[in-house]
Amino acid sequence: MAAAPATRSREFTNPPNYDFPFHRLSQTLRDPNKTPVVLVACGSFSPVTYLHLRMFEMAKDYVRQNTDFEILGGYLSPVSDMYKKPGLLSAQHRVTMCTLAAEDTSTWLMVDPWEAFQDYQRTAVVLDHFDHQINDVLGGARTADGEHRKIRIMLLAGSDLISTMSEPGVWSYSDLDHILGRYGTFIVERAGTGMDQATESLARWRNNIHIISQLIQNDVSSTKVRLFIRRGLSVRYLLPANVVEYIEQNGLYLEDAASPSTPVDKESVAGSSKKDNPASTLCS
Ligand SMILES: Nc1ncnc2c1ncn2[C@@H]1O[C@H](COP(=O)(O)OP(=O)(O)OP(=O)(O)O)[C@@H](O)[C@H]1O
Ligand SMILES: O=C(O)c1ccc[n+]([C@@H]2O[C@H](COP(=O)([O-])O)[C@@H](O)[C@H]2O)c1
Repeated sequence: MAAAPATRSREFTNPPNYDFPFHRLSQTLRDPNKTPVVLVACGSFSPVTYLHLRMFEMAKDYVRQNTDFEILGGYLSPVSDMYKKPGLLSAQHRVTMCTLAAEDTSTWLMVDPWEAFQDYQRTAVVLDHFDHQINDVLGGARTADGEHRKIRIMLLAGSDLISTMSEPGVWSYSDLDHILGRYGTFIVERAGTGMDQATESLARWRNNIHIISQLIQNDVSSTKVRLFIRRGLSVRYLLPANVVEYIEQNGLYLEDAASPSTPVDKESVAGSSKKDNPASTLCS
């Protein structure tokens, strides 16, 4: 299927009763010589794992050691239920689990439910939404001297997600140009997806693509967590304890969940190059 046409505007549809979360967003730039940045991770988060949370910490270390950026906040943006993907639990559960995880384990991560509680939104539009909320509505950041600075929004993603950007027909060219040209990305290396493969054909935006090596290899994935739960295996220490408790209390992932019947077919949106083949990653 051809990629969706890239139409963009600064008009955004908000879900009912929506407020943009910014309780942990710092709007003061500590070092006036740095560029303020907010990281946004888009994905299913079904369920959120420690790896999703660690991506932000890896990015923080990378930014401090290799760049002139200063991170002012980080957001998880769970995808809409309309993103038809096997194992995608309802947005309500996914947003709740992400919120439990972020609030309990971090001082700077937040969960934005904007994308989750409405129709499917392309990642370029999601980044525009963050740019609008953070820069237009909240007014960006200020230095200690009160000088205004625009906060740069950047996509944080694993290499499997970025590799879909090199697959024909998945992302529109103009969205890629918008995401990688205007915003930029931090890519966390992921077992099973080579960086060369992931960034193949994205070379024209190379100055906006930052590659982060996983110094401690960790191959946790939501797919494996779901499979463990279905088989009655423990998932403790793969995700935050309060998320494990929430899953147990609500009896989540016990069934081989089929995603809701919806207009957007996940395979046509993100391709089918997932690294996880449960049959090959777990003994039966
Ligand atoms: N172990 C990991 N290493 C690096 N990046 C990861 C890892 N797990 C998830 N990510 C990244 O987190 C983002 C959100 O991921 P997503 O919700 O799809 O998790 P997932 O574990 O890949 O899910 P699933 O197994 O259901 O496909 C994506 O950019 C993905 O590449
Ligand atoms: O905007 C696009 O065209 C686009 C194409 C493919 C994937 N995405 C996004 O990438 C994310 C993929 O998540 P996942 O769980 O399928 O790895 C999800 O947030 C999608 O909305 C977005």
